[in-house]
Amino acid sequence: MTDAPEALPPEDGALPEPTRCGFVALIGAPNAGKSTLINALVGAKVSIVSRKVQTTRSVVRGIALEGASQIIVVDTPGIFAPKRRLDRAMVTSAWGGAGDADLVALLVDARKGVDEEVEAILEKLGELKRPKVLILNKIDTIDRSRLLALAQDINARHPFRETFMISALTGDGVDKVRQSFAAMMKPGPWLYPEDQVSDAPLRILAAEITREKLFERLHDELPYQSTVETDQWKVMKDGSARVEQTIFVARESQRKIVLGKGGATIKAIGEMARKEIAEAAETKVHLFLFVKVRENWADDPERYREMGLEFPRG
Ligand SMILES: Nc1nc2c(ncn2[C@@H]2O[C@H](COP(=O)(O)OP(=O)(O)OP(=O)(O)O)[C@@H](O)[C@H]2O)c(=O)[nH]1
Repeated sequence: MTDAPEALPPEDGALPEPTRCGFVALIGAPNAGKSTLINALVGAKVSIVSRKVQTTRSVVRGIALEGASQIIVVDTPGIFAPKRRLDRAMVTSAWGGAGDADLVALLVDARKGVDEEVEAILEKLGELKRPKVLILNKIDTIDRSRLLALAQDINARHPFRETFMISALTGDGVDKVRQSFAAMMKPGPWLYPEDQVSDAPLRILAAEITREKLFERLHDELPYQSTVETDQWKVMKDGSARVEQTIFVARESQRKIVLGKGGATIKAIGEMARKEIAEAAETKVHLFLFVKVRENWADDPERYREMGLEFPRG
């Protein structure tokens, strides 16, 4: 009996490409298009896209694969002037995430150009000793001469290793960004096994979808600190998924709003979310939603740890 060697070199004699892996911190002012870009890079909907600013609640990681590279994108919450404790924690986390990353990508809305927010970020960028690239987004909205002038202006304020011009919305230029990111990752094993790449984001994605439906339905009545967590994602014998999620609200009165009369509101939200989760997971989904009151969670250190945030003192 002859044992075949475990890994045969490819027929042409070339060695297989070594794997690469790393973190990219995507930073930018609210509404620059970070969520849209992450979705385009990853090829699945992992982050809420909203017209409202400051929708990103936790550091959601999108995992993009390109050739032998795994690119873990950290979607930093909008870097805005923090007032409340939770907002401050999110800003600290955004900058903290950028400091740890292998690559920092600044996303700028080309139509807006350098406004106060971008200026503040550019000033702070100098402190980050990481390779940095500039991505000018929404190029579908402005003409080329303005775009080139903007690229020059920003690079004069802070030199970037590379400048990309893209439309996250149409996908124009996104492949090139993914390829460049891939080449900038360090050689090394992938942090997420290939099968988990689809599973972990699915749980996050499912929670994001339900949260999106919740806010579409109850935007005026619910404070934005309500969260959704996926407690269970179980694949059943027939291939369908049993998904359990908890919606956390701050007060009993909000719980009643989410439930609605005779449970009508949560039923409608669940139905909409279930359809979209099933579409994303490409399988039949049974969705079970629970609503719980978690009082003052915005001041609870334990919650911050769960979200991977640092609890800000004072
Ligand atoms: N025209 C155009 N619109 C875009 C483009 N990319 C994003 N948008 C729009 O810009 C808005 C904000 O996009 P998001 O992806 O939610 O922005 P964000 O930076 O993640 O926002 P926060 O999570 O609030 O920080 C949405 O209405 C997007 O559809 C683009 O390339 N072109």
